[in-house]
Amino acid sequence: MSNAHTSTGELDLPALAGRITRPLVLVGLMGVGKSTIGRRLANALSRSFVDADEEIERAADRSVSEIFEAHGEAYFRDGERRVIARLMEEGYGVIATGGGAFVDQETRALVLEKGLAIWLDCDLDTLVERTSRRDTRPLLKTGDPREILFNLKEQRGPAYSQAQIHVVTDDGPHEATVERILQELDAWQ
Ligand SMILES: Nc1ncnc2c1ncn2[C@@H]1O[C@H](COP(=O)(O)OP(=O)(O)OP(=O)(O)O)[C@@H](O)[C@H]1O
Ligand SMILES: O=C(O)C1=C[C@@H](O)[C@@H](O)[C@H](O)C1
Ligand SMILES: [Mg+2]
Repeated sequence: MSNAHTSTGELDLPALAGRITRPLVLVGLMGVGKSTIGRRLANALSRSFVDADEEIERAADRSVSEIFEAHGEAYFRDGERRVIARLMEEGYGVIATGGGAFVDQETRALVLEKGLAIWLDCDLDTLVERTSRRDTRPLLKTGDPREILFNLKEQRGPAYSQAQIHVVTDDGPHEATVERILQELDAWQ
């Protein structure tokens, strides 16, 4: 995707990208759009992108579901903490985390110190609808997805709210969310 797909109004994207010296780290609940928006945000800023869930899968040579099934959530969280620490060192422009990563105290402290955390947030109905499209999220297979997402939203809100930037997404196109993030970054940097 080229910058032409993002209607950035008055924004000078190369200048904005030049001012951003830390990795941009997308945090928030499952289905909020960290992976899909993160990729587009990196494109808009001509920066590199990495998805932490994909990196964990690559390192373990197993899917997230398989890791949960074979070793349990605590084992997954250990790997996730290590992988994100490595990605923070490797100079990526934009990092999409898994939904639980920023809840870990150590990961959160590292991201807040060395990166710029962007909390993507949206309403429960939208999350339920978006996460119903794929069967790849082990935490949603243990009961009613709406109830699980509702509880996670409550539990994780205090952690997510520590992100430096908060953007609420809606049903509009991905590009509209990217543009909102760019506007917030411009105001922040
Ligand atoms: N702003 C948006 N508008 C419309 N659809 C969206 C938007 N953001 C995400 N989606 C859709 O929602 C689904 C989930 O998005 P995505 O995989 O990016 O979420 P995620 O936050 O990375 O989730 P996870 O934490 O499970 O990795 C995808 O089908 C994606 O296209
Ligand atoms: O919210 C979570 O805890 C998770 C979100 C996904 O991105 C994966 O990291 C995994 O399914 C766990
Ligand atoms: Mg994702």
